[in-house]
Amino acid sequence: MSQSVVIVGAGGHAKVCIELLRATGVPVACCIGGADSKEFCLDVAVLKGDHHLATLRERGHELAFVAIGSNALRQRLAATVRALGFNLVNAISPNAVVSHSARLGTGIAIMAGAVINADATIGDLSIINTLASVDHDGTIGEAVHIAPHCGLAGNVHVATRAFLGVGCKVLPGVFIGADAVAGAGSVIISNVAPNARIVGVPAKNLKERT
Ligand SMILES: CC(=O)SCCNC(=O)CCNC(=O)[C@H](O)C(C)(C)COP(=O)(O)OP(=O)(O)OC[C@H]1O[C@@H](n2cnc3c(N)ncnc32)[C@H](O)[C@@H]1OP(=O)(O)O
Repeated sequence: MSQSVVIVGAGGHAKVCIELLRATGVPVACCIGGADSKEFCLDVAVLKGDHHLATLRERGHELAFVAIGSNALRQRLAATVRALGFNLVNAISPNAVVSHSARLGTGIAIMAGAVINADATIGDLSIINTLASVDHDGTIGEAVHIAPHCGLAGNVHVATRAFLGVGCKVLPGVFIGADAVAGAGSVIISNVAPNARIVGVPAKNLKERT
């Protein structure tokens, strides 16, 4: 069995995740990309097409990481990878600060400078990007993306596949519904409905702005 990690994805997010894994001493085997991917992602060879996953599994690879920015696609590909019998690893920067009381799922990425504070929960397949913070008692659902420089106050709850764009700020106790999208720089002061698309300070629905 090989203990090197198969990276599903071959774009910019994959580059960051490869460097995170290597920073913690975890070797990377190869990337799985699409037909239009480059031959290499950083210095890692890219195999084009998801069909390579089954072959790699047969050859003894058992660890994988899904490094895809799209929340829905990341969740779908993770299901495929798990069904093939891979185990998903975490990619957590040694320069992130993660409370000992935080609960972490699998297949998550926590980038450099991120802070996960006391009693927070990070769901499977979520991304806590560069310099983002999730404060005490926060819950981040499955396949969420908290983009760089987001600041979540205490007791903020973010449901499945929601996306907070770069630099969002969220007031204490706010609930953000599943598949919601918050534009870059949004200041979120009240609960957000599932599937909502919000922007601005304070954040409002894209369609309801005056
Ligand atoms: C490491 C990484 O890179 S992680 C990735 C981080 N990525 C991001 O943070 C991207 C965040 N994405 C955004 O902010 C996007 O603009 C979205 C999702 C809010 C909207 O995208 P789209 O649906 O394509 O909307 P579009 O660009 O057509 O803009 C629609 C309207 O919203 C406005 N708008 C778009 N984004 C914002 C924003 N962040 N704040 C305020 N207004 C905005 C536009 O000016 C436009 O206004 P108009 O109707 O008056 O002309």
